[in-house]
Amino acid sequence: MHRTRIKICGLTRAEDVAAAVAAGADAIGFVFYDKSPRYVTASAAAELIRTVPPFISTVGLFVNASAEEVSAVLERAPLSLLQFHGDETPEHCAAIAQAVKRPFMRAARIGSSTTPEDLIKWEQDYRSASPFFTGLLLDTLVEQYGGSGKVFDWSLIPKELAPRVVLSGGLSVQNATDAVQRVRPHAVDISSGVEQAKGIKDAAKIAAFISAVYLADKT
Ligand SMILES: O=C(O)c1ccccc1N[C@@H]1O[C@H](COP(=O)(O)O)[C@@H](O)[C@H]1O
Repeated sequence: MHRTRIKICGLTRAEDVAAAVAAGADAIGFVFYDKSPRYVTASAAAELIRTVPPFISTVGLFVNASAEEVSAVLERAPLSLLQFHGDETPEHCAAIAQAVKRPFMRAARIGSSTTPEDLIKWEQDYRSASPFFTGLLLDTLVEQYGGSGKVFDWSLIPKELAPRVVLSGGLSVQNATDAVQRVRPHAVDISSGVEQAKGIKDAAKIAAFISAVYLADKT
């Protein structure tokens, strides 16, 4: 049976990392974009990562960072996967991934003029640019790049792409079942939907979200 993988993103506190791990998260994410309310320094992320047991991915989210900036973060924080969430071209992502030897996901930010064909083309463009590309993360197009809590139109996701994508953008305890049952993505990614305030997670919401995803997988 397919199990939808789950990433909890935007962690800033040790107790939130512990809550995500205890609830069964497959991946946890750290935001290295200094305009985000969820921004963490490389040193702070390194401290948090020290508490993470084996087999849980540690993901670093970057927005229009240079290879030097990503490399500087990696010197301190042992991230297993990169998430490029800005306007990075396939060539830019490929160059950074090659320089730091890390796999990456690219956020495809979906707006009112995005078509299913665009998503297929973006996936092909990033895949053909780099052997380090692992897949698209789908999010809602917003001015602040992400972490908006806003949902996009899931019907834009092509059926053939769904089993390879990470679905994000406005997921919550309330819509988790619907999202998994309608899209059947490889994984889901949530930030604001499991918060009590920006950057401060809610352990009960994390547990409820993960339970809802597990249940949706069985139906
Ligand atoms: O969390 C942020 O502040 C952020 C800033 C810039 C780019 C992306 C950001 N967050 C990511 O956006 C998606 C969706 O988040 P949400 O669940 O809608 O709040 C997720 O990957 C966040 O980590």
